[in-house]
Amino acid sequence: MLEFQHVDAGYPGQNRQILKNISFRIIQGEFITILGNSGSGKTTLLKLVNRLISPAGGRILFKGGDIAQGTPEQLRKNMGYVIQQAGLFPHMTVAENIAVLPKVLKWNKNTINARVDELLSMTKLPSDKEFKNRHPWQLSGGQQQRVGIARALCTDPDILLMDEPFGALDAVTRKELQQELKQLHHTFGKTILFVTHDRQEAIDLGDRVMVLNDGEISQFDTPRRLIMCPANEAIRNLFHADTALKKLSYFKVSDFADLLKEEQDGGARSVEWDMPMETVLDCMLQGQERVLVYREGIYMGSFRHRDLIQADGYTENQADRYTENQADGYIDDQSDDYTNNQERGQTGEMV
Ligand SMILES: Nc1ncnc2c1ncn2[C@@H]1O[C@H](COP(=O)(O)OP(=O)(O)OP(=O)(O)O)[C@@H](O)[C@H]1O
Repeated sequence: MLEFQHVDAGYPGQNRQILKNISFRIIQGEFITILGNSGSGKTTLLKLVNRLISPAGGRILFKGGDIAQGTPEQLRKNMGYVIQQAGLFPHMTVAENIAVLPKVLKWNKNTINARVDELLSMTKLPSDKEFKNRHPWQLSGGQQQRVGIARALCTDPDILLMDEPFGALDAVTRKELQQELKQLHHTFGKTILFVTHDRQEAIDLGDRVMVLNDGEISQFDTPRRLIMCPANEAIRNLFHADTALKKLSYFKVSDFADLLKEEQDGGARSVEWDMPMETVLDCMLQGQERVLVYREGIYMGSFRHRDLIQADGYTENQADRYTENQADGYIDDQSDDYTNNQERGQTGEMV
């Protein structure tokens, strides 16, 4: 879906490079979070994708074609863009804000109205006339952000670029919108690039997390590998991944799906797929040798104590493989495995 090949970038009038030799590849349907300190180049990277700025060196491919060919407008039809505080036009109503791009593209009125209604319902907003006629200042922060997402989805783009979309929201609304975005991603399978400062948000949402540091990628990996096999001391510290127990607190049961065994009998305690992994450990600390896992009432398998103990060592063993991939700057073989995992409905280890 998207590939950076040795991309450098800076801003006019500045002689320093903001992004240096960035290479990566993202496959269709992946949810990628981009995590890094202020000034590390996260926004710059997003702006390169939709041609708000151009690379100083290297190439960017979108669906196999160089984005430098064709016009930026053609490209942006296929890329929804959501920014912090939604960036809604203050003088336009909710409906007008959502329909900006379809109007430019000269869709007919009925099609636009139907699409606006569809998107309001998709983003869990009211679709009555009164709401559609409100202006952004008459909406809560969460509602504004929902309208921003609806606008970005309006032309059914292949990829969503989201720059700290939930950064200005209170913790409760933020969690709610994170859940809904995950659900939207699950339902519609869009490729998403999501910039955040917040490491918990990065690992909760991302299939893979790109950690940027001073314009370079320090690690681009699944949340699990980022925590279990940090590429350097800074990333280890970022996730405070010093004890096995602390590491597990970052995960859900589903993140360990690949360790589930099929045996049915023997486990008296059961947990749900979406529960924190710590729940499984709690059961085991209370003497449970095996814990059964259910997903919406369907039996998924069970964890055995010794498999979990081995999990830590298992991921450590993959560190060498990871280092080789980093040296290439690509993740080709992982992408294939990732796709296989997706097909099997697994979210666990990719290698
Ligand atoms: N239009 C611009 N002109 C010149 N320099 C810029 C411009 N925009 C950003 N920069 C510089 O580029 C660097 C990276 O900025 P960028 O906005 O990509 O970082 P970021 O990681 O998104 O930061 P934040 O999390 O604070 O938004 C910073 O040093 C910033 O000062």
